[in-house]
Amino acid sequence: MSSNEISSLIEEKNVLRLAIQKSGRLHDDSMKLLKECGIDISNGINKLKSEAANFPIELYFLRDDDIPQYVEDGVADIGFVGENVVFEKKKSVEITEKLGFGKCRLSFAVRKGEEFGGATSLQGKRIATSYPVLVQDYLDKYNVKADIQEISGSVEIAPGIGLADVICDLVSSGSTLFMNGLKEADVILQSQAVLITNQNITPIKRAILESLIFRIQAVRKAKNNKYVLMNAPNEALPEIEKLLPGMKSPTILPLAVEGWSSIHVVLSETQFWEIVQDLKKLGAEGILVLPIEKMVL
Ligand SMILES: Nc1ncnc2c1ncn2[C@@H]1O[C@H](COP(=O)(O)OP(=O)(O)OP(=O)(O)O)[C@@H](O)[C@H]1O
Ligand SMILES: O=P(O)(O)OC[C@H]1O[C@H](OP(=O)(O)OP(=O)(O)O)[C@H](O)[C@@H]1O
Ligand SMILES: [Mg+2]
Repeated sequence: MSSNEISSLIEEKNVLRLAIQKSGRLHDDSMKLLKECGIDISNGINKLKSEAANFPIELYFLRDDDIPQYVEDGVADIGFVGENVVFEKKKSVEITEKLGFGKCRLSFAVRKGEEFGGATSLQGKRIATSYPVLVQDYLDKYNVKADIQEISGSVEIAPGIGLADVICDLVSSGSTLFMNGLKEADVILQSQAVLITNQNITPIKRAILESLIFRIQAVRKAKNNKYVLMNAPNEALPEIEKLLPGMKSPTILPLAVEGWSSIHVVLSETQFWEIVQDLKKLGAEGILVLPIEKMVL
């Protein structure tokens, strides 16, 4: 989308309405991603709505549980929300893009001293959770009947106060379970934040969305890759080149010192660690690793 098209859409107020979490685990990462996409949003304290100055997008700040409903109804065109909420709410929305933050899992947990004997051991148990639909789906899959106690927060306290025998809640580091004398027993869903879309958005809004996704993908690709520079003696170049994937091929430039070259290459973090010792063995030195801000392939 050209800058002229962007300006006229903003002027006509033909904007994509994006719902994000007002406050909580996903708020800061959602705002950060938009900023990294070059979208300039002034978020006044306690404002429930905000417009971008340089991109045809408007933000609604909402409770995360409400976002799938708003997107299904078309009150918002798109939303950033956890997959856990999308699957729990079962609304008719399209999951358009994974966003790479808000990574967690929905797991059963039991008291530290207890053994978890699999799905069938839940028969007749009281299970506290904020995800009754996903827990019921799991129980149905194994033909198990249990008593689901729906609570909206502080689920980990339930076994300690005699409200439930087992819980099913979100886990990331596991420290909340640990602090409440519980241990993770079985993972039923892996989750991260996703971009969801209303199924009937107009072609103009679809074009704005594609432009947004293009930016999100450029930011995410860049995060997974590093720009690596190193110096190496020329006789080692053929062997070093074999180790390096690069975007097309590595860039090799002569150094001012006779017989030496500077090598520039884009590598994923994993690739870097896999080959760095071999690079050193082949004579590479002065290896620098730099972050990449955006990457368009
Ligand atoms: N420990 C965690 N680590 C990473 N992501 C998490 C974690 N806990 C939750 N999330 C993700 O962040 C989302 C929002 O979590 P949060 O705890 O802020 O929700 P909430 O209390 O329901 O907020 P709201 O007030 O908007 O209803 C979750 O639905 C999940 O996708
Ligand atoms: O495994 P951990 O890293 O400890 O994270 C898990 C906790 O994070 C979430 O709650 P959050 O802290 O967002 O607070 P909330 O219960 O108020 O939503 C979730 O509901 C767990 O309680
Ligand atoms: Mg919520």
